[in-house]
Parts: sequence; C-alpha cells; structure tokens
Amino acid sequence: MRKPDGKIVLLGDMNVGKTSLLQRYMERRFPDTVSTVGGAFYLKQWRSFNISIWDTAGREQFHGLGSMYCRGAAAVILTYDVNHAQSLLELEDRFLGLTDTASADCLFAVVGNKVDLIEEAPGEGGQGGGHDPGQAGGGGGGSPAPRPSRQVQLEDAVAFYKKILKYKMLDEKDVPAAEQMCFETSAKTGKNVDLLFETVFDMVVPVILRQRAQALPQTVDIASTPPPAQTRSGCCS
Ligand SMILES: Nc1nc2c(ncn2[C@@H]2O[C@H](COP(=O)(O)OP(=O)(O)OP(=O)(O)O)[C@@H](O)[C@H]2O)c(=O)[nH]1
Ligand SMILES: [Mg+2]
Repeated sequence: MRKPDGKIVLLGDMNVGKTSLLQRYMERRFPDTVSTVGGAFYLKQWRSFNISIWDTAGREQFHGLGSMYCRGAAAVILTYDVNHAQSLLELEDRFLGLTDTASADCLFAVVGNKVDLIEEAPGEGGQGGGHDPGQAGGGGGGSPAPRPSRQVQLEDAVAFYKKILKYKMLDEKDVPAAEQMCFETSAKTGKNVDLLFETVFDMVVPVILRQRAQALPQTVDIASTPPPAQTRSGCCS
C-alpha cells in the first residue's frame, strides 16, 4: 500500500456523528454505528493524492489518543451536534488542544451535524429514525416524541472558528474564511456531506505540497551523494 500523502482527522465528542459522516461519504450509506474504539481510517484518492481520513473515538476514555492521531495532520474536522450545545463547548475545552501536534499550517473545518433533526416538518414529530439515543435534549417528556430544538446556530460555529485562529495565533487574512470552513451537515440525509469533504480535500492539496517540499531537504539520495572525503586520521583518532 502506498504511504498516504496527507492526513485528515475527525475530532469531536461521542455521538456527534463522526463515523456516520465518514460512512455516508465513503460508502454512500447511513448504517447503524457502534461507538468508535480507538480510531480507524479510510483512504481516499483525490486527484493524484492519497489522503488518509482518520475517524477518532469521542469517548473520554480514548482522549489520550487524540493528539497521536493528529500528529502531522494537514486538516482537522471538528465536529459537533447542532442539537447539543455542550458538544460545541467540548470542542474548545477538550479537543482543540489535541491539534497541537498537527501540521503548522493545518486547516480547520467546523461541522455541525444532525441538521435533519431540526429540519423535519413540525407535523412529522419524529426523532429521525431513532438513531439518536438520549442526546438530542430539547424538550420535556410529553407523550408524542419531542422534536429536538436547535441548540447551536451557525454563527456560534463561526465564532468558534475565530477562536481556533486566535488559539493558533493565525491571522484571518492568511487562512480560509470562517464562512467557507463552517458546515452544517446531515449524515442521515447526506446534506452537505460531499461539500464538506471535497472542500477540505481541495484545500488540503496545497498543504500536502508544502509538507512535501519541507520534507525534501531531509531526504538523502544515497546514490547521488558523493562519498565523504577520506581522511588520514579516520573516525576514531
Ligand atoms: N438523525 C441523525 N442521526 C445521526 C446523524 N449522524 C449520526 N447520527 C446518529 O448518532 C449516533 C452516533 O453516531 P456516530 O457516527 O456513531 O457518532 P460518533 O461521533 O462516531 O461517536 P463516537 O464513535 O462514540 O465518538 C448514531 O445513532 C447515528 O445513527 C445525523 O446526521 N442525523
Ligand atoms: Mg465513531
């Protein structure tokens, strides 16, 4: 297997839909998922580049692995659930620090998933197929299943993106605009899922090329390197 040219990592709290987003994009389906243990990756061929996309576990017990997965990442997709405000706060409190090991010019995307739950017609009153155990919040326990109410606005994600730039000491002029890098998606319906991944792939290509250029001087081509000059004293005197 060819070594991947670049790495993209999905981070975020458990249950926000990281695995589902990846499966929707890579396998074009929305299967039942189990909470991720450790991490797993997919390989995606994008133009002439081989990109690995890492799905990480949001569960607290695997938190220590996060910075390892982020090492050298060309892009990080920070994912939250639009119906669960705490999941956005967790990105700032728990996950942003994990990206310290990412590439210096790592790109960041902020993704609010499960928009289908707030987009259903009020008359439908459903929970989106029962795929969202326990997390949606937003309502007392009447007899009809309560529809979750949106807890995070797109502007909140934009504000978080600006906090990322501050944390990374990046100038807004030098990075993609917040409006370009904040997405609202549904792994269930597929809404904006292709847009998310393909925008990130396109933007990651120049990062990969820069990473490659920086790596070059460290590569020694033994065949073209002249042998060291012979010294009379040798190495041990
Ligand atoms: N309605 C709805 N449910 C979703 C969506 N995405 C994921 N889910 C459901 O949310 C639950 C958690 O999804 P996962 O993809 O396993 O979440 P995760 O972020 O990978 O969780 P961890 O692996 O524990 O970190 C599952 O029951 C999914 O079916 C979505 O866009 N809409
Ligand atoms: Mg998962």
